[in-house]
This record gives sequence, C-alpha cells and structure tokens, in this order.
Amino acid sequence: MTILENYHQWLQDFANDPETVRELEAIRNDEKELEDRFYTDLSFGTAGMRGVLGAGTNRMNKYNVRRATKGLAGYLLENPENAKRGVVIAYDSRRCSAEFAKDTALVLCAEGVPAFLFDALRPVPVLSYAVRHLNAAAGVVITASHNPPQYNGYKVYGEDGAQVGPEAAEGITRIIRATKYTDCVLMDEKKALDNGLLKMIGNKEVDDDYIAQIKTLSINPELLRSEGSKLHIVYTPLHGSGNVPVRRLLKEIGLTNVAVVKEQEMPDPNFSTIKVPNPEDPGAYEMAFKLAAEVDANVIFATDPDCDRLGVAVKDGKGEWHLLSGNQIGCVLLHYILSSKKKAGTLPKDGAAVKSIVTTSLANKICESFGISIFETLTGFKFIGEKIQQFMDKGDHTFLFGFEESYGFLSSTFVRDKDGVNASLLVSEVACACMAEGITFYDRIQQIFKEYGYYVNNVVSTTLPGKDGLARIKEIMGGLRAQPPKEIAGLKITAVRDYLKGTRTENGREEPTGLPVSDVLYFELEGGNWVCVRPSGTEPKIKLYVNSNAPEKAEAESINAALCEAAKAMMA
Ligand SMILES: O=P(O)(O)OC[C@H]1O[C@H](O)[C@H](O)[C@@H](O)[C@@H]1O
Repeated sequence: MTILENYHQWLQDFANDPETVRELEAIRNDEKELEDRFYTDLSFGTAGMRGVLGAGTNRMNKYNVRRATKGLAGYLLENPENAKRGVVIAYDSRRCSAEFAKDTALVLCAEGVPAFLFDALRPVPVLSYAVRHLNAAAGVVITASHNPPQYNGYKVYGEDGAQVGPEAAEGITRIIRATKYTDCVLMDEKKALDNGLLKMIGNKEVDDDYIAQIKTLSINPELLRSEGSKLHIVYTPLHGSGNVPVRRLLKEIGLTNVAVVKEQEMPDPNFSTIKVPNPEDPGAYEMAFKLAAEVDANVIFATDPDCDRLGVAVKDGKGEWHLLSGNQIGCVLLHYILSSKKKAGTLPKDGAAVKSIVTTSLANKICESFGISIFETLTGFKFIGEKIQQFMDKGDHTFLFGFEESYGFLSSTFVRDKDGVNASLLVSEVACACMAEGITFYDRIQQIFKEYGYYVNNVVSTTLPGKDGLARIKEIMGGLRAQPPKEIAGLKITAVRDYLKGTRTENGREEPTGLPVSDVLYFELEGGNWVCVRPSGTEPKIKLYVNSNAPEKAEAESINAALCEAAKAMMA
C-alpha cells in the first residue's frame, strides 16, 4: 500500500477512536509527517521493535502492540502444546508501558495463550529470569530501553529467556504482516482473570528467587563483608525499573552506604531530569555527581529504564572522577572473574566468554592470557544469549561472562539478557577487592592496560532520521562496499569483513564470517586495530566503531583520533 492508502486505512479502521482520528487529521496536509509515520511498518531490530509513540504503521501505539501480539500468539500456536505454557509480560516506566503490557496480555488471552503479567514495573533481567523460572513459552517486555522519552518498544523473548533471534523474529513478522489491525481483539480483563488465563505475578513468584540467585554470583562474598562498609555508592535508577531490585540487592549483600539520587528515584515517563535515560550519555550522571560530592562517594551506578544496562563512574586516588566506558567496565569484570577463579582453582578448562564484534579486542587478550575461549557475535545481546544455550546444548563450554561495549554485562546463565543488577553486584565486589589491595577501581583499569597494552575504543554516531535518513545510511554503506578503502589513516587494511555478504577477505582469499547476515562492514587494520561501520538497529543512526591499541596511552589515543577522523571522512 502507498503512504496515503495506509493513512486512509487507519482513518477507516480506527474511526471509533477519537484520539487517533484527531492525531491523524492534524497531519493530513503534512507530507513529511505522513511519510514518516506510514512509509513502513515497525520491524524487529537489534533489540525488538522500537519506535516513536504516535498513530501510524511506523509508530509505537496500542494498535501495533496488539497486532504484534497477535503475530506472536500465532507463531506460538504453531505448536499448541508449547503455547499452553504461556507468555510472561513485563514493562518499564515509559509512556504507555503499563497500558501496552495489559493489551499484550489480553490479546494473548483472547488467542487462548495464558499470560503472566507483572503487577508493577520490572527490569528486563527479571523478565528473562521469569520466563525460565515459570517455564513459559515466551516473554515480552514493553520498553524502548535507553532511547529518548518519545520512544517505546516491544522486546520478545524465547523459552530460553533470550531475546528472539532473526529466524523467530521473521516467523513472527510473517504473521504480523498477514494480520489485519481490526482482527486483533482483547479478552475482557475480568473474564481473563476469572478463567485463569491471566495471572498477575510479583515478588512471591519471581523477585525473591531472582535476588537469591543473583547473590550466588558473588565470587568472593567475604570481600563484600570485610570491605563493604568502606564502599560509598551513589545510585541513580534514572526514573526506571532498577530502583527496587538494585537497592534490594545492594542492601542484602551488606552494602549500606548507598545514597540514591532522590530526583531520579521515582518512575517518570518524561525522564524530566535528563535528556536521555542512557548511561552512555555523560548528562545522565549530572545529579549523581552532585550527590557523590555531598556524601563523599567513591563509585556511582546508573541503570537505564529497563535496567539491563549499568553505567559506572569511579573516583581515582587524587579524588578525580572518571566515567567508565562499557569496554572498560566489561574488561575489569572479565579480568576479575577469570583471575579470582584461577586463584581459587575453579576456572573451568572449557570456560568461555562472549562479546560482540564491536566490543574491544582487549577482551580477547585477557581471555587468551587465561587460556579461556572467547566467542564473537553480532551486536545484540540476543546473540550472546543464544551462545549460552548452544554451550549448554552441546555441553562443550562453560559460560563465564558476556558483555557488549553498550554497557551490557552478564555472568549468570539463569538470565539470558544483559543484567544491570548482576553487574551492580560484580562492580561492587571488584571495588571491594581493590580496597582490600589498597588501590582504586581506576588503578585496576590502569593495571590491566599496563599488562595487556593500552586500548582505546570510540564510537562516533551520526543521527539520520526518517525515510531520507535511511536512504542516506544505505548510500553510505553501499558506497563503502563499492569502493572499499585500501588504508585508513595510513594503516593498511589487512582484511575486510562484509557481514552482509557473509565473507572475510584477506589477500584475495574469502572465508565465511560464520555469523548471521547483517549490514556491517569491518576493516581489520595492521597492528590489531580496526574500524567497523554499521547502521544502528535501535535508533536512526549510523555508527562508526574504532578500536586502537599501543603499548602506551598517548600512542593508542593518537592512532584512535587519526582513525576516527579518516573514517568519518570516508563516510562523508
Ligand atoms: O547499535 P544498536 O543496534 O543501536 O544496538 C546497541 C545496543 O542496543 C541495545 O541495548 C541492545 O540490547 C544491545 O544488545 C545493543 O548493543
């Protein structure tokens, strides 16, 4: 259908919904807005479907949520016995999250699929845990994670507790596309509760067990006991779902010096105190830094609205604060897990870590030094979740740690998505371990660099919104494919990985990448440096990742700066 046909279909389908009609009438003569809302349908990206809230096929609204749910129900009902196990539904603090979660539950019930709906907001890791714990067939979280407030989204989980991979997403999408909006009906809520198809769940059914399990991830609990009283944490949940579980966890592991940023403690769909609720954004820590000065804290934690990301700032010996990158946090945690287990004689020979291809190569070096395998996946924690399942099915590896540069960390197998609560525990423990040695967390990062070489990782993102933006992103990627560079900033390209073609080419010889097809170009450069370009799958952006390394900081930084400049010019 054309843009205008789609528009008129919506006016007809939802003629009885005055709010939607009013919103659509207001844009009748706005060509750009009509195009942006109706040129395409929302689709599954890196982490589920995400879109700006509003009326339209390319927007997040109750009609798209209901249609997506009918698609999910249809997909599950291809195996009716399995579908009987039901779907767990969680939601965060975003606009319409609670309403969309209830609609999801009631559409499932109308399709005869049992729904377990959380009684209040919950983080992504709790949902992932609940799917496995309740032996459900699937899960859904209504969230747009770290995106700006005008977004919401729909993450879908498989029975293993990981977000669904490309194959299942395609299967669900096929049914969604064949479903008319007007065919999506909701069961009456009371009826759904009375006949047992809808079950409300809370602490008793899930949270208590989840927190108990998280506590088992502590590697040296005695460190928390002996050093915990010296650790002064400032925590901000950034108005999201982390507030309850992170504070509960910290309290239960004996960390009592935890000051919470009052202004950001309660759920707020407008995220009024920040520009974006994203721990990647330094602006998210402004209030936390103020509080940290007041209470003389040594570490700051920030979790995003669905509490799957954890951002960390630490104070060095001179009292200066450092906002850590996801790569730095991940490498410190990885090193801590491997070295502690080695020391205790519990490092499994078949141990393995997993990271995405755009995550720092320092992780490979660390694993190598401990004789541990490291696996690489495409961007998206679902691929790390999938790897954990493969390790278990094959029985060939013991999963130890997974992480992404985008502030996602996981050390358990009972959760299959990144886990901000799990990460809070580990960072606290490392901070205690450092105190026991009389050094700071920041010193630990420097020790690691000293041992393995200095690594600098940068991401340069350019926002290109709408249909035009998408065309521009395609043009940039197409241009790079048509005329691949031979060198970047004077560094020779030693191999090119084109994940869309599925090949890695070195000296004219092609070999398969071994990963699913994805629009990603990766240039391997001499000296173990690399540059990678890909469109974001969660926001209208093209992302450039630059990884450089050298024995000394200044050299690694200067290589990185030169690579960033040259790579940006390549995309102009
Ligand atoms: O680069 P993007 O496609 O926007 O994805 C960036 C990140 O987004 C979400 O947080 C996903 O859960 C992560 O797995 C991913 O790394």
